[in-house]
Amino acid sequence: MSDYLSVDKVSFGYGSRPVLREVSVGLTKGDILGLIGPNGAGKSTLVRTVLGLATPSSGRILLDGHDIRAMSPKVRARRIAYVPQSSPLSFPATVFETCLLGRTPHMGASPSRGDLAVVEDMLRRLRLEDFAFRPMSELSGGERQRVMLARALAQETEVLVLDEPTSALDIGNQLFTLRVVAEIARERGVTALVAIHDLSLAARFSDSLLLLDKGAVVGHGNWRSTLTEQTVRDVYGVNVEIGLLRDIPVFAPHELT
Ligand SMILES: Nc1ncnc2c1ncn2[C@@H]1O[C@H](COP(=O)(O)OP(=O)(O)OP(=O)(O)O)[C@@H](O)[C@H]1O
Repeated sequence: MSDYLSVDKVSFGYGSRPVLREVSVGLTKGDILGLIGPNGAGKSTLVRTVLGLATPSSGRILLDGHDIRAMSPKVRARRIAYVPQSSPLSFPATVFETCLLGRTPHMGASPSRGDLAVVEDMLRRLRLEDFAFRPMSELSGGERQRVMLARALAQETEVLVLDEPTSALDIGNQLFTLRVVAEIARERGVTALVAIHDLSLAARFSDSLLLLDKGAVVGHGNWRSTLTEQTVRDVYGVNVEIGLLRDIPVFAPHELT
């Protein structure tokens, strides 16, 4: 199958310091790609280039064969939704109003019944309906993170880009939230790029993994081939034991190298 989202030899630098070095990866429609690598490896920077927020010094990003830089911000927002690592509150809003912002690229002057129904559905799906009329400023960090995901899902895009979507969540909500993302990817053929530090969750919920180190791809494929004890030691500087518990990949770091 041909790639739906294609990162083609993308390089990027801040000043003279290279941060991405000829990164290439392709995702077919409905794929979930887990983007992993140590702090500073370039994951968020790659995410920003995919969103068109950072312009590569060379290479390109193609969505369904079209260069994303040729798309207007509005068209991009209809096709790609993004949840950043953290989302500062910029103005007072309830949970419902925040999720409704996800409908902006589709909306006229005011929301239609359809827009309201999408938001209600997403809040229900993420078990946030009881929060609908709470102000965002009064939510916990994890609750806020789930709302930002609901907002991105309410955008109903073909591509979902999530930067550390579970960083503030407890273990139950990590599992629940990634299950919802995986269900939606499957149901609607949504292609997802998910930067994530938790190797067990990354291995469990991704169709394939892209391992970055110092801006370069050092592994790509299924979790077993990408995350060996050797590669984890080389890239993360930690000795790790990798096993399966109830068929779930488990990574136990036991000693720094
Ligand atoms: N605005 C900036 N100006 C200069 N350097 C930057 C800037 N933003 C990021 N960097 C550098 O680029 C490199 C890659 O950063 P990036 O945020 O992409 O890493 P990451 O893999 O997402 O890390 P983390 O896991 O810690 O979130 C780092 O060395 C970082 O210091």
